[in-house]
Amino acid sequence: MSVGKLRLGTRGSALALAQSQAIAEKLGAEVVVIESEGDRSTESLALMGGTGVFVTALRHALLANEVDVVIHSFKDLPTAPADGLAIAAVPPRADARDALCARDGFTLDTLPEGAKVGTGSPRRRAQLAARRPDLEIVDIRGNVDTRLARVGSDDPERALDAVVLAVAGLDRLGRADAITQHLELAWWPTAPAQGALAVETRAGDTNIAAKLDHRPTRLAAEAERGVLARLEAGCSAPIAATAFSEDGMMFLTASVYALDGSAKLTASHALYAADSKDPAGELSARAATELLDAGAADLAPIRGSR
Ligand SMILES: NCc1[nH]cc(CCC(=O)O)c1CC(=O)O
Repeated sequence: MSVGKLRLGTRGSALALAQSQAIAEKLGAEVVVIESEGDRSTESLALMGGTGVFVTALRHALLANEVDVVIHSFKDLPTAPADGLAIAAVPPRADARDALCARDGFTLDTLPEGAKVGTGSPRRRAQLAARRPDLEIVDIRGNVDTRLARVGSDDPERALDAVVLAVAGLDRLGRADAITQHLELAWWPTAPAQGALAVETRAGDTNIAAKLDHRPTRLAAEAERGVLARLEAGCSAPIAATAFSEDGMMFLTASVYALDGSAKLTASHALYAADSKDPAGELSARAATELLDAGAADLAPIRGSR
């Protein structure tokens, strides 16, 4: 690693900067903004190969020794490990829930018939369609502020009645005021590792950031992401997973949705962490096996870029 001040690489979006600045302060690091194709282009992310485009640019900067640490939203990180790099720390998790941000204080149940709700996520689309088949779901992309600006917009072309966003992102951007309903994990589980950050370094440098690691968050994120890995699914697959520990037990619930919301499969497992050498791996293996045995691969297009 370098001798001088640590350099911390991040995407330039407001959300990425907000979460990276907090980590940079804890590490006494200098923030370096890394631009990627995903930030420059307005093309659909799906066409560019998913959110992996952001990750690739950050990893290149690490491997090229331009920075020493990079910060990812853990839910946007492919499950395939990167050669020569390691997740040095998973800091304490923020709120893992999604939120509805609607005009006029509406909730999922009070939105008018046929209301337009924006999301770019197949999981959120399936969950919305399952709960409110009458909604018109609009495929949107862009950063959090762009999405929020469409709610109740004066421009009829862009106007939406609501969007669904991660509470963690809204909190980090100071936009929690836009939330009209918190969607509870018990009936609206979210993406594997949502609300968690991954602090990545070169494989030999993990000590740089090890002090930021929060083991319960790392285990939960590993269990949730393990389901994705075992289903060979990408971050845009219609899959939700929620894990947590309590009193020495670890719990994992994972769901796979039909894209149109017409069906879902759910597997829930628990174990005493002390009884297992790899509690996260074991839990995710059990859940993934149950989902596959129940026909998850026929229910949804889960195979995707990892
Ligand atoms: N896919 C975009 C993305 N990646 C991470 C977050 C913020 C929440 C988090 O850290 O999990 C968001 C925005 C959103 O889903 O609303």
